[in-house]
Amino acid sequence: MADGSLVLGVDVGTSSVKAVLLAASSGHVVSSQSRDSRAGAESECGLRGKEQDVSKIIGALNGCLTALPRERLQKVSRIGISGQMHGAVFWKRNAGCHWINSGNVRTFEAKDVSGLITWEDGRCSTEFLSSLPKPQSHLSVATGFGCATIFWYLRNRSDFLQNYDAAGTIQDYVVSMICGLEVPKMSVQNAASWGYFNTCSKTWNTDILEASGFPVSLLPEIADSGCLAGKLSCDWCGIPQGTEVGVALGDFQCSVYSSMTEDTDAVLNISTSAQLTFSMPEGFQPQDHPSPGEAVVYFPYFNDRYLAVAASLNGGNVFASFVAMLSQWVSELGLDISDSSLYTQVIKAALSHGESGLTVCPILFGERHIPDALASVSNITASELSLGHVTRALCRGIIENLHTMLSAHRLRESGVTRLIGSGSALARNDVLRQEVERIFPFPVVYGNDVDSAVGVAMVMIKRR
Ligand SMILES: Nc1ncnc2c1ncn2[C@@H]1O[C@H](COP(=O)(O)OP(=O)(O)O)[C@@H](O)[C@H]1O
Ligand SMILES: O=C(CO)[C@@H](O)[C@H](O)[C@H](O)[C@H](O)COP(=O)(O)O
Repeated sequence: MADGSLVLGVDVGTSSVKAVLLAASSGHVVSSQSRDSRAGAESECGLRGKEQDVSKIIGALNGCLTALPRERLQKVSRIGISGQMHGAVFWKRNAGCHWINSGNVRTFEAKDVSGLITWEDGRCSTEFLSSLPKPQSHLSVATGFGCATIFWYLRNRSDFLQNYDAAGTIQDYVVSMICGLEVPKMSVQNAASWGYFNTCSKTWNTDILEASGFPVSLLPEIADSGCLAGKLSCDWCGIPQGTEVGVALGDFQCSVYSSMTEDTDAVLNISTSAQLTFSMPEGFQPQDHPSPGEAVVYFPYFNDRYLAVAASLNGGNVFASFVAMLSQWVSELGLDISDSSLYTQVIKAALSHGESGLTVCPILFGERHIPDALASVSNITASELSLGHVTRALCRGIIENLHTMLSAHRLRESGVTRLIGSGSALARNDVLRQEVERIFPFPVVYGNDVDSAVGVAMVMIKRR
């Protein structure tokens, strides 16, 4: 890469989009931007469905990019994009967006694209999932996984699928649009997150899927994580046409890439969801069949290595639900307090209560290994009903839940000696950090809050 050149990293998360510019020579962050996408949309499945409006996500992406210094964007020589895994969005080949020039800046807008059915979607019941063919993979299929979502449409709304001939995660969609790819490309990391993908042979379970009538033509082409997907088909927000673009990666692996420096590190990332992970030794190969009741699964990382991960569906989203509930109560009481002020105040209240006897099991959104389990509060006493007690207990519950999935004992047995905290829900919440330090007996160091965007840019710098 030329002297003075920069690499753009973008992370399309569940709650926000982040963009960073890294100096290719030093890997230092020279600019960054973040925008909440506020993209939640109504689903035809009611409350069980979880969909996002793609045009709002692209709006947040455009907001980030146009706020980065124009003269720096002109120096970008490579682009990496990561994002929320598992979800599926559908579009028509050679369509899916239109390019606009506004104030001399070229951006694209979503057009004729389905909603994004996210990893939080709950339309596939346990009964529905058990009616699906068994995958030839070490990874089980859960609700919210791309292939399960496509099966759901096939069996419940096959007319929906007839409108589209391309599909991918939201980050694959972005890469397809900016590179003008006719057939989307998907990394091994994102393909594994869709289900029915064998990470050893790096192929879809095409025979199994075809035998069940699955529209296999919707499955993207596979590329190794870290490879290029193509080049910018035209100038994008000032980044020159022809700039190399990496195949989209998983936000989880990219947050680990930006923060794990030693093989003996474990990484705890809390954003909308939460993951606690450590890397498996070189040469580790997962078994060839799923273990549905296991809380720790093995996700592909880079260079054929794997991460052991407790991927919890209950992270910052649980805290956000608590704040949303308070906000609703406040408004029902005829008052008006902004969400950001509620966040600040509840965190402050909990900081003045180091202890709480309340026990909160926070699994509002279930967990993949126990999909039908519900959240609960127990050990309630009249003396511990303050905002501070409840918030403290909630934060402790979120961290304890992760500990139940992957204990400090198991981490230590696996050679872990240090914990690295990342993700903006952790970065912005002192109480969560205190609970991490209380529950995990390791030295804890903290990364930054735009870790996946930094990680995907680092991957693009390191690739030859
Ligand atoms: N003002 C705030 N103070 C503390 N935490 C916040 C605040 N606003 C949002 N959060 C937390 O951050 C989470 C979203 O983190 P973010 O990194 O933006 O998500 P993602 O990477 O999934 O898009 C929310 O679920 C919430 O728990
Ligand atoms: O299961 C996993 C990883 O195995 C996931 O939860 C994962 O990292 C997903 O991308 C997320 O759920 C979405 O990420 P985020 O928006 O919470 O950062």
